[in-house]
Amino acid sequence: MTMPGQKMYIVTTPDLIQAIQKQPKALAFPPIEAKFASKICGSTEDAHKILMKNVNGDDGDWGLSMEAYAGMRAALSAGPGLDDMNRVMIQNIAASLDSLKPSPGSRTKIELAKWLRQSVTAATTNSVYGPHNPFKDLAVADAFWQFESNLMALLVGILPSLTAHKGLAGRAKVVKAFEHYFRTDGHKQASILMKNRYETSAKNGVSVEDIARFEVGGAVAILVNTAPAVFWMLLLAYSHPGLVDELRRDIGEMMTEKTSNGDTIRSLDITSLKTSCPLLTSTFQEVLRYRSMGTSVRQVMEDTILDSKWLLKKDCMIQMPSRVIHKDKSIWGSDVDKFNPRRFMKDEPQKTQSGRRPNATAFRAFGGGTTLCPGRHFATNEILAVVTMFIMRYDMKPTAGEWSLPTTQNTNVATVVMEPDTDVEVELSTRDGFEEGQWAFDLKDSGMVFAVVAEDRAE
Ligand code: HEM
Repeated sequence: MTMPGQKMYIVTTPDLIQAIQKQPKALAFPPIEAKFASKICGSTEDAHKILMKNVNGDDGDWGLSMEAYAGMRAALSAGPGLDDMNRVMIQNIAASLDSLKPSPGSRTKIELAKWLRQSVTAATTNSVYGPHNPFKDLAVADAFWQFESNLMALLVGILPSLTAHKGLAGRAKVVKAFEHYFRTDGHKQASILMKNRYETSAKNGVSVEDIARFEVGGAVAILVNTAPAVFWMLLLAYSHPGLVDELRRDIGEMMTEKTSNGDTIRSLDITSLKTSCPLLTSTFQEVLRYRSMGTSVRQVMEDTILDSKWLLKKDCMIQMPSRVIHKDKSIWGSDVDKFNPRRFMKDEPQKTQSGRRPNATAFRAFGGGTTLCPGRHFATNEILAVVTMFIMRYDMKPTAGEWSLPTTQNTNVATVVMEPDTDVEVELSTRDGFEEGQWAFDLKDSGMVFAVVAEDRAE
């Protein structure tokens, strides 16, 4: 495809995408990210120059770009850093779900997307930024979402002061809050992810002001996809006939109960849920297949022959839209347009021509190759934590009477999981038989990795 001033290759088959991902130096992502970072974050020319030094790692694994990737990956892989984040997250989620409990005989009314955004933003940012989390100030959290809703206008970059003035004002507020956070050493009590990110930038000579600006981009990566993923998973679970009942049965088998001082404490262990509830994990993957629309991009750094067949010319762009692959009948079968919560279960008969399950590389919600989402394990835990405890504790009905899925036309450019255009007002009541007692999460055997993408099977 030829766009004005730029030739673009659109790649829509998993095999070719695998071939592209195997050549990260010739078909690269970091130079594109660096180009957009200053537009999104508003960082200075000095910071941009630092980021561009050895941006693609051609001269070795040094420099801000390469060290930042390595630092993020290390902090978000199974280990003590991720465990610490998960522990804060599950406590926050359990407390949020407590706050929904209606008084006896009544119901709690919420706007589902709004409530999830607030709860997930608080749980995620407390996990990443620690006790001095700037998002604890709700005005800062609101400013961030104001900025997020204007991202497209900022990226297009035509007179942003007119087209994206609210976004610019929101960003300025968040940057100021981050600057204060770093200057008062808030990051020193934060997650390993945050410490790594700060130290990598400082070591490479980035000023505190620009570290604060870059962190706005970091916040986009950690925040924008999880809440919409939970939103769709809850909406699809409650509206799909019989699904909530089946999930409750499976999750119930994993739930443990004990009595302490006459009070019942019910616990859900995230690791057991991931290993022993195949319908739950299949629903999770299917929600992401059905509701994600991210596009991985690469820049062609030198003329490259792909798959002994295709000549990719230097300086062109490559786009790999996941939505096209997730909606491809030849990959997923004749029911591709349907939400089938059992699709990813091992013994589910497949509607593909061969009758076999699609290759795992066709699941693209977390991207792949060197840019594979490093936060996928944390995101999986967070989404499953909210969804399982929500389902076990509450019945949910739409106040409109019937379930309907909102449209998603205004989904943001930086967002992988579609964002609903309108909210869904729901009424919650406590499930019969679960009115009393307390709820908690466990996190045993946290080193066990649930293979959400093909790369996790190979690890
Ligand atoms: C449902 C939730 C999520 C989805 C679907 C998702 C998906 C993605 C995708 C598709 C990419 C880019 C991959 C590519 O271009 O090939 C990405 C990058 C990234 N994600 Fe996620 N993500 C989610 C949640 C999270 C969470 C919770 C975190 C952190 C706690 C996180 C951290 C990151 C980071 C740090 C990057 C790299 C950004 C960069 O290149 O600078 N993600 N994610």
